[in-house]
Amino acid sequence: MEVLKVDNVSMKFEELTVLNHVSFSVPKHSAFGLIGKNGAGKTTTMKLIVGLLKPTGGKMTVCGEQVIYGNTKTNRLIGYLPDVPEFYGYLTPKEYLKLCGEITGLPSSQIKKKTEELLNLVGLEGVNRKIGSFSRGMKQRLGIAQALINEPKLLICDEPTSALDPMGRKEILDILRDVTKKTTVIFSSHILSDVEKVCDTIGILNQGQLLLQGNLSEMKENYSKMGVRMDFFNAKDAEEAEKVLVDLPFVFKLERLEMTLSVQLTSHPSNTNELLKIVSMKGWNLKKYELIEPSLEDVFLEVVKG
Ligand SMILES: Nc1ncnc2c1ncn2[C@@H]1O[C@H](COP(=O)(O)OP(=O)(O)OP(=O)(O)O)[C@@H](O)[C@H]1O
Repeated sequence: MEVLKVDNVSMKFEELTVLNHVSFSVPKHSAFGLIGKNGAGKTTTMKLIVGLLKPTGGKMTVCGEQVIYGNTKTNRLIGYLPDVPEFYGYLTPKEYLKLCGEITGLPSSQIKKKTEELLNLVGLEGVNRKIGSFSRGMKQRLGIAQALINEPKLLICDEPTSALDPMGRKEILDILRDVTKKTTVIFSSHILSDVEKVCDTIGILNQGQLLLQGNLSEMKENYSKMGVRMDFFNAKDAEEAEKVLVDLPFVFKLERLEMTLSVQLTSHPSNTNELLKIVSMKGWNLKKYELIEPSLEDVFLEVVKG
């Protein structure tokens, strides 16, 4: 079943077309990464999903119910985590979640239980300080708890890690990975390594269009190349290897920087073995032989350039 369906949606701000007939869907229990350059339309898409903007064309549904601009009925099914969540700084996390539970209409018998469960999930159990004294990472963790208080069918995370340092980012990504086991997530970001850590399906937005949508592993197979990096002990061996390897049919691209050779292989999985056979047959003395897995960034660059 589809939790979110974006059907032929267009969005214009006066003369600027931000989304041009964009369609995609997010099935239940998947984690969908919406990626694109700055200004590609990611936040606009998120705002359309929560009914804060009116599309110029097309429609969106959440769990089969149509999103209506200005009418927040479908928002009862949605949790929202922005890049920098705002709180009442004079409340403690427990007080804040209690308030959110009350606003959401959660029965008071459930609020206490839910609050404890969520504070545990985000590692803020036992923290009784006021939110005003929290670090950005702690605020973002509380933001996740707040977004989950109404047990949403869809959790929208709009650039949730962009304001955090590497430690804070890791904490948030670990929690979000956990959350994807229980609810459907849509995660927008231009930090592709973060998206890759959480999402199993990806949509690539570029110049108003969704260039590609699908399973991340399949995309990597189809749109990027496996690589090998070889560090030699001396430049002579590296030069010889360059000459031998450059014309092989399964070598797609080869670059040498002094004693290091970077080789991109054509797609077939057995190519790494073929390369290894040649390396051992030649008896080259290698300091390091490393397989480089294709990344979401490789896929993105390949798709956007095409
Ligand atoms: N209310 C608005 N009025 C006019 N133009 C807007 C409005 N909101 C967004 N835009 C423009 O729409 C384009 C897409 O913006 P959006 O914020 O959706 O991009 P984004 O992909 O989220 O970018 P970023 O990664 O930088 O956050 C940008 O050119 C932006 O300037």
